[in-house]
Amino acid sequence: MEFKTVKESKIILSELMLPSHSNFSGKIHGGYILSLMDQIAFASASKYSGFYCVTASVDTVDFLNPIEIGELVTLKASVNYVGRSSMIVGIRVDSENIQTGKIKHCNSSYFTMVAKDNEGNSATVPGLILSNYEEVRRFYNCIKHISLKKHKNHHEEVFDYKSDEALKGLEKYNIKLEIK
Ligand SMILES: CC(=O)SCCNC(=O)CCNC(=O)[C@H](O)C(C)(C)COP(=O)(O)OP(=O)(O)OC[C@H]1O[C@@H](n2cnc3c(N)ncnc32)[C@H](O)[C@@H]1OP(=O)(O)O
Repeated sequence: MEFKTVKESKIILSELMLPSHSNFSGKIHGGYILSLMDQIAFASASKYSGFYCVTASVDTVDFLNPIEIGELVTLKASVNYVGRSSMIVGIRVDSENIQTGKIKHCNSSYFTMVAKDNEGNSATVPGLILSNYEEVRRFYNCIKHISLKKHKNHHEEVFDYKSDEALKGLEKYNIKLEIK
């Protein structure tokens, strides 16, 4: 079986934010940043696996700081976890004010990518060589994340949202129940 290092999956992408990337309030559109994140996740997973990949899922993306027009946005990505055909790519986005040199952390997220062969079937990816404790920490976090996601999906399947108890539990929220 083939193995590859995390280093072989690393990609860095820098782009200057143009007025055409902004929203109505003059800040950079979140959707544009998501699109760049999807691109770098694809590049990292495809470079690592040697197959074209598809995005299977995107973890929570919290926009920590707004990005201004004229700032230099840098995305860094690497494969943190591999299964049989899936890879979890960790992405960090920073923006830099070119005049002051001040760097802001804008968001970090995790994209699950699945390798596909020429027939469109999921393809086996190389195993991952963990070369330092930081890589071990990231791999463990992914295992934890996968297990929490399974637990959450199971809870959603078995939870009776129509029960009296569930409906009563909504009383403290900013809603009015008008179920017909
Ligand atoms: C709608 C869009 O255009 S989204 C943007 C682009 N993305 C796409 O087009 C992808 C559309 N989705 C798909 O093609 C399929 O649902 C796939 C490839 C993601 C999964 O297909 P499946 O038939 O479920 O594949 P399969 O059961 O073989 O699973 C393949 C791997 O994906 C993983 N996987 C599947 N769905 C998910 C998910 N939602 N989240 C995380 N991992 C997933 C599986 O755990 C498995 O991992 P492993 O091989 O490492 O054990």
